[in-house]
Amino acid sequence: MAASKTAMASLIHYRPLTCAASASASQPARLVPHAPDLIKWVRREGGFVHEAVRIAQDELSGLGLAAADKIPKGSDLIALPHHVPLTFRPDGGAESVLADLAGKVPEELWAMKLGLKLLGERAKIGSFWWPYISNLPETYSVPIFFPGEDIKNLQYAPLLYQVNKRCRFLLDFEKEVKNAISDFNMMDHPFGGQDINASSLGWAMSAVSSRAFRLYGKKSLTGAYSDVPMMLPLIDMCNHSFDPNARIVQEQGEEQPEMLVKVVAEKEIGANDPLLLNYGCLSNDLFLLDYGFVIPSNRYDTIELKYDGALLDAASLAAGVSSPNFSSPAPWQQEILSQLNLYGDTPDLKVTLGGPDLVEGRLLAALRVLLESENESVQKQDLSTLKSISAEAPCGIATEVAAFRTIIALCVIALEHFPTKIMEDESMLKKGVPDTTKLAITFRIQKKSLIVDVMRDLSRRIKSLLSKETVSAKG
Ligand SMILES: C[S@@+](CC[C@H](N)C(=O)[O-])C[C@H]1O[C@@H](n2cnc3c(N)ncnc32)[C@H](O)[C@@H]1O
Repeated sequence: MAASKTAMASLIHYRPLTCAASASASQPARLVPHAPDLIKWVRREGGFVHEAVRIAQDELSGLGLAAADKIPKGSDLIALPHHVPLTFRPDGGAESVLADLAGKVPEELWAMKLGLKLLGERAKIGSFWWPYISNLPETYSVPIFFPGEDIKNLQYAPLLYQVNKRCRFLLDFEKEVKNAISDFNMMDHPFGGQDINASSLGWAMSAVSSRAFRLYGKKSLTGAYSDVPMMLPLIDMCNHSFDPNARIVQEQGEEQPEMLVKVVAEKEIGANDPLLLNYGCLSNDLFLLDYGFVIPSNRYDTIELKYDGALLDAASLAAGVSSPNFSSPAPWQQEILSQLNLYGDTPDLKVTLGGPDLVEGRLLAALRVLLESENESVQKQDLSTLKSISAEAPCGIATEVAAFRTIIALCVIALEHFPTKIMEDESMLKKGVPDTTKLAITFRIQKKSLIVDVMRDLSRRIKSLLSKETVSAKG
């Protein structure tokens, strides 16, 4: 009798953690079909929501917030009292096992740490955060949930590496979690006695990575604020834009040690405009991995290459540069490469093209130095000039043109590594494909377009340099 009572008590203390292991459609269902009204909940908890703020469906971005009326610049849009954000502060008991597990998560996957707390609250009947959690999407379109074929469809090795790393982590972590909670009885169980698997862990990690903000936490004794990941109910309904009309601010209250989190209108917001926050100046790799979407013509997107002497020699030769010596730099060139951390015992050989810099400064400096045969003309320049694309031809026009041509040849090689061409990708999209395939193809089109844009930009620069050379020769 006592045993069956315990079982019954525990059964009504958890909610099922089942979750879809496949990527969602562009409008994923919420955990509960008719979840509580989040705006009312925030107000009931003592928070503030501007009277014109509404939850609205957006065709491209799922649910979002919008203004029902014009809102003046500087207005408070939402303010959350301290107890509303979901953070992870283990309070002993079942949470100490979560804290131990969180300690095993690598820092770069910080979302999994808060994800453990989220999963525990999701399982708990009567969780304070249930009105918020029940409004979360049931599935996420991040690549860890893509079918294997669509992971391959990404066609971009650095992202494939990250996706595989996350999948492997989740499979290993599933074992760690199962092991850590195997001895708990139903009443103390951190997940209400439910089985935890890679899929439920992936749901929690994606919910956090796509919605949490890293904000100031409590003030420490030294006066510094800790950096705390938080899930911000309602605020996290704002979708992303690089041209946002709202921003998060934190205010130190008089009596409270913790900061108040607010969203403020950064400009005047028109009636029916969506409320948009900037999630960060991120590459499409991070937008896809953490948020499950890709931004077309993202000015912060980059392509990663490996700095490799043999590859650079091949690219240079293909670009018509005579006898390049990337594979065998002279001692003075080795010295500069070491300063760029491209040479030595533990070099960092990952370099990027694209983004605001167009060519990563370390790569540009290396090319300028290695394509210049005279030590003296390089020594006149400091490292920051050598790394800057806006410093025009610091080693002379011939070297600059050779450097840009080498990068263009590198771009051609990088494009050849993709198994399909942009036109083929576009015609696949036109045929109509599943959502995950569409995302993967859109991602790779963007990477290829970025490379083409870099080539165009560098070609323009070469033209301009050569025309200057002609003018000075004539003069
Ligand atoms: C913080 S939540 C915003 C609320 C979310 N739209 C929802 O339905 O709950 C972030 C998620 O919104 C979607 N999203 C936000 N901004 C987007 C954008 N600019 N384009 C496409 N999807 C976006 C992505 O699915 C992302 O993972």
